[in-house]
Amino acid sequence: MTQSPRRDTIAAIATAPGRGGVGVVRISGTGLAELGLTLAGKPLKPRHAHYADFRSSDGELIDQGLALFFPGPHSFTGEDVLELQGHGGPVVMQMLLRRCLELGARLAEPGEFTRRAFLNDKLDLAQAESVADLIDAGSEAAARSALRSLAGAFSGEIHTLVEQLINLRMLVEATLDFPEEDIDFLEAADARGKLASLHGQLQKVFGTARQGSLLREGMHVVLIGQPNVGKSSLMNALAGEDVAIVTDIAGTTRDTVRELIQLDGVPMHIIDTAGLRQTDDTVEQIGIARTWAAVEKADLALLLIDSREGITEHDRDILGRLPERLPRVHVFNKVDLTGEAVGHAEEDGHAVLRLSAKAGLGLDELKRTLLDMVGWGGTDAGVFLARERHLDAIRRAASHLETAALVWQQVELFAEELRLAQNALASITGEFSADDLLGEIFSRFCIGK
Ligand SMILES: Nc1nc2c(c(=O)[nH]1)N(C=O)[C@@H](CNc1ccc(C(=O)N[C@@H](CCC(=O)O)C(=O)O)cc1)CN2
Ligand SMILES: Nc1nc2c(ncn2[C@@H]2O[C@H](COP(=O)(O)OP(=O)(O)OP(=O)(O)O)[C@@H](O)[C@H]2O)c(=O)[nH]1
Ligand SMILES: [Mg+2]
Repeated sequence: MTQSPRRDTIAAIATAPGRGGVGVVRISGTGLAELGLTLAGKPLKPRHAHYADFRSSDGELIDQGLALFFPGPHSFTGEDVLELQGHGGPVVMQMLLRRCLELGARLAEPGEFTRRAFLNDKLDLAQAESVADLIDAGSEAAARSALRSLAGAFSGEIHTLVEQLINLRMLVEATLDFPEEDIDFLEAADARGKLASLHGQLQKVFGTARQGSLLREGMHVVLIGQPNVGKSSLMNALAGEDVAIVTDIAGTTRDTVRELIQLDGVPMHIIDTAGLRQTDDTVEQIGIARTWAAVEKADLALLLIDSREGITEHDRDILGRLPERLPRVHVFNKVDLTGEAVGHAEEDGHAVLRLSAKAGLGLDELKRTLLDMVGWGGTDAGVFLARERHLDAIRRAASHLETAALVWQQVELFAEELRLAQNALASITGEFSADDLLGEIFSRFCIGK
């Protein structure tokens, strides 16, 4: 990273909006010892908690609280950081914040503290992203994984790969100077073996990162089928509450209904849809159009079928219209009426389940099948939280390595593919990152983070 420029002083309320026992105003910048002295009325010893009176410019008491001073570079942002821990009411916090602004700070933008930590090399980009993911974690599994990324587990894997890639590049680039011997030299140095090993390791990291991204993003599971087969009943059974209306009238669900559930700590967005049929009803037609729109965005489809009827001509039409890429499960519902056993089977290359949404039979098998199908390994042990952006970068790196393996005899092309693979990996930790990417990432943080 280049020499860090002096940045202006920023301030924000770091604690959640609303009322709380304690609230924190955080300030980052330069020359904060002086600001601390003015605000707290006494010199602040680095990294010590001082009980102090926070006063306004005319000496009026704003709050009595704790002041902490972290001189740069030994702070969260790497700059001087001052923390004012006051009573956690919105009015007190606003008054404290306003006092900081009066003393020369400006209001921080979303994510700006973490952005500065990144710019000052306190965190790399993957770690900075994991700060937001830790705060947003929707389950303990997601929180543990985000913390692993924050502690550097993911970045460490990427660094190891980049280092090996650099070694291979040095080997390949060295041969560029001796064009007559290049291929023999690369053979002797086992460049192809090294490339294959790198590719293998990359695939492994991808697998773990994909698990992590499952925990972050969740999967979109769409329930589809003819009217009355029990889609909304299954939605309610999975959600554990009556989120969708159920009646014995065909065409009950008109709009898509979404619910976020957690299976084993893995978030799943379940989407109930309007039953598919020919209809003259305008509202229902719009609902059916929305069903197909939900199918387009789904990661997995559950096609519900009434066990008493089996797969009908109409179901085959629906199956024929599903996008080829979309994994699907045939769910035969209402087995309580047919007396068939619940359970899971594999038929013609797709999963088949028999269950009863209404009687609550076979739901555990359904949950297990869903987790299997999205590729959940069953535990978050060793998983680090990752984002689609990271998966994309790993995919790009892998594809450059694959091309490299094909063109290795043309050493210049080989070298170029390796360089591109390295750039793709380095974008994960932010060693090559455009400003607009940083803007995109940090703007999604909350203010004060
Ligand atoms: N009050 C408070 N609690 C907080 C934070 C904070 O900023 N303030 N954090 C904000 O996210 C998290 C903790 N993260 C932190 C990371 C680094 C440093 C820090 O002072 N680092 C120095 C010194 C390290 C050391 O003493 O070992 C450094 O890196 O040089 C502080 C907090 C969660 N809890
Ligand atoms: N016996 C039995 N009845 C069920 C079962 N699942 C759903 N039903 C009944 O079937 C009827 C239709 O259920 P819904 O869940 O509304 O069906 P749907 O697929 O959402 O229907 P639309 O919204 O109209 O597309 C209701 O009377 C449910 O109680 C089941 O497993 N067993
Ligand atoms: Mg319904």
